[in-house]
Amino acid sequence: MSMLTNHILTVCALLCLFIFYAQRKCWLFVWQLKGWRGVIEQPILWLLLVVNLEPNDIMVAVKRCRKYFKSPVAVIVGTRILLYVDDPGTMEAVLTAPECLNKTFLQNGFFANKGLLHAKDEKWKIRRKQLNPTFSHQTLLSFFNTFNAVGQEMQQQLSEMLLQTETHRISFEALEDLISRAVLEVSCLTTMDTSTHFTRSDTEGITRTYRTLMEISALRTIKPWLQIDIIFRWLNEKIYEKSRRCNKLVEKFVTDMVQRKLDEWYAKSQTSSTRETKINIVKVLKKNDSIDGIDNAADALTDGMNSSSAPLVSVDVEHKRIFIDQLFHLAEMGELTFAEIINETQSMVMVSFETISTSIMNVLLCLAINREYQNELRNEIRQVLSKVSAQQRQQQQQQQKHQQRTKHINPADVDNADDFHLSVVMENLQQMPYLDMIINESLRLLTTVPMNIRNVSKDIQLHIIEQKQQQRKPDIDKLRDGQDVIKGKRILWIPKNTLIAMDTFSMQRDQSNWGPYAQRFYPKHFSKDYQHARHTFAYIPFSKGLRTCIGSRYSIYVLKIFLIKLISRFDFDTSACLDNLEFVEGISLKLRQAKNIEFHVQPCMQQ
Ligand code: HEM
Repeated sequence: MSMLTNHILTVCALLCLFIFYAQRKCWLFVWQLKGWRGVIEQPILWLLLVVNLEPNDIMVAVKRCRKYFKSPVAVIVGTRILLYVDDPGTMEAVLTAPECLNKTFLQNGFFANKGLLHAKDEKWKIRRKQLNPTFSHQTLLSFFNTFNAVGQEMQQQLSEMLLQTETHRISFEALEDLISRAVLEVSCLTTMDTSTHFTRSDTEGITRTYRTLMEISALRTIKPWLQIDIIFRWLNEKIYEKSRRCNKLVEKFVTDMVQRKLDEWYAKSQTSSTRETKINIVKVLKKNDSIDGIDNAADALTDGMNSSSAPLVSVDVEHKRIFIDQLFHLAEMGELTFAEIINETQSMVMVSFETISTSIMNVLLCLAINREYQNELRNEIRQVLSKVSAQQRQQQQQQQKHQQRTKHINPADVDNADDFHLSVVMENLQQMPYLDMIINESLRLLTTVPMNIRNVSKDIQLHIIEQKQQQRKPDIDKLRDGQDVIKGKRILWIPKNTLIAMDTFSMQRDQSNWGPYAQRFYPKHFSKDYQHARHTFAYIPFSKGLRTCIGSRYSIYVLKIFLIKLISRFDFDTSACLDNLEFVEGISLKLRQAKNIEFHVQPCMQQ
């Protein structure tokens, strides 16, 4: 052998040693997880990943590998582990571990990535505590009138759409557009106290822009190299430019909204005793700001301060605050800058409207495919609403007349109010158990957020309590008794920087958790008997544990009220079939064939 060959071999050997040393914790983990099988699995997994990677992303590729390997699957990628989890026991351990709270670098691809949703460590803890009260029970109850009023407007808009089509056929995309606009209107009204009238029209295309940004965000999440601007532009200039345009539009939309609220907030305050506070908020808003319009906002306040007649900001600590007021309050306390207010708002408006509208569309699709369940639901809604007492009706009509004077209600609706124009109140929702079952089953089968990914912030030991079914396909009657569920314990040591991908979509469709009808739309899965039998983490559409969705109850109320408005008035039918649906697993679940799906919508009057 020549000297050169010797040198090359030595360098290669050293390189291998170095890589092996850097990966030592990963190999230990793999050994601990599955013994020698885990080690042998690695080259096979790498091969399968390479085969499946094009045109898929790494998550889809790992998911495909899962078909051949027992869960959880761990694959060494560089010096990190990617741990794929789709069993409730491991999910519970991960979601309740304080070391698994942070999002990963992949989620930096999300366009609104500076709010609570992406906050890390201490910052997340503080922000979550600060924002929790804005989703309190009392605050949510105060939103019911808005949910009803916008739901009513949506119903009206759908009637008008039907009048324009002789065949009563509405494309999935047209219905999704209407529902998205209504949900965005609700979101702006409730979190920002800002009227947009998007349900009627969205001339600037804000809703569409948000949806486009979600698609681009999904792309940048699954292809993280696109998060580097220069590479993104080089690889796909058209999408890059589109994303810049869209970003600019929604940034302006949110900044204008915040600025208007800030002006109003400032104008509302009358007392000079709060002058100190005002000085604080101006100071805070002037600090660290990097977004267009920020200086204007702060300047507006400073200008006001210079005039002796200018109103001053007031602090009403006792009053329950909606989201935007809470942000202003925090800014006043010196805990938020204007840029942070914009970031939090952008993130909240985005997540709230996109997830809810996707969920409503999924429920409608399930009901249109399974009309027998739709009829049963309509009967329940009708029964409950027809029982609403005359007194309640009178009260509600008075309330609606008041609202009509303010903003949302069409006067004709108030005078002709029948049972289905009545505002749905909390008490009505509590009398609709079948509606609960339908929504839960849709969120199980077509879960809105199909995958959660977390980063492990330090080496940890997870104590996994498994609930295993003794047979892979449990008998329904046995499941009802909950007798064939046994508990086991396992300890898993996980190295720092492991990426844990939790596949909620697959777990919620797995026969070992849900029995023989796991892949079917079967609302009885949520009858009381079933609930006892399954693992408590087998159903987590809003995630669970420490970092569970802050807006879960908010979403459920909007979902319920909107569905009541739609199902009580319209019959939905479609030729689409659940078995043939293909999914695009982005940030939220999307249908590959959405363009080809049509709803046949018939108005169905009160009997
Ligand atoms: C059907 C509708 C919704 C679904 C299915 C849903 C689902 C989820 C899931 C799965 C997570 C956890 C993500 C993770 O751990 O990576 C989450 C977090 C979050 N959701 Fe929702 N969500 C919905 C509606 C909403 C609404 C309406 C809001 C706000 C009004 C909201 C605000 C948030 C926020 C801020 C977080 C981050 C919480 C934190 O990190 O502390 N979501 N959501």
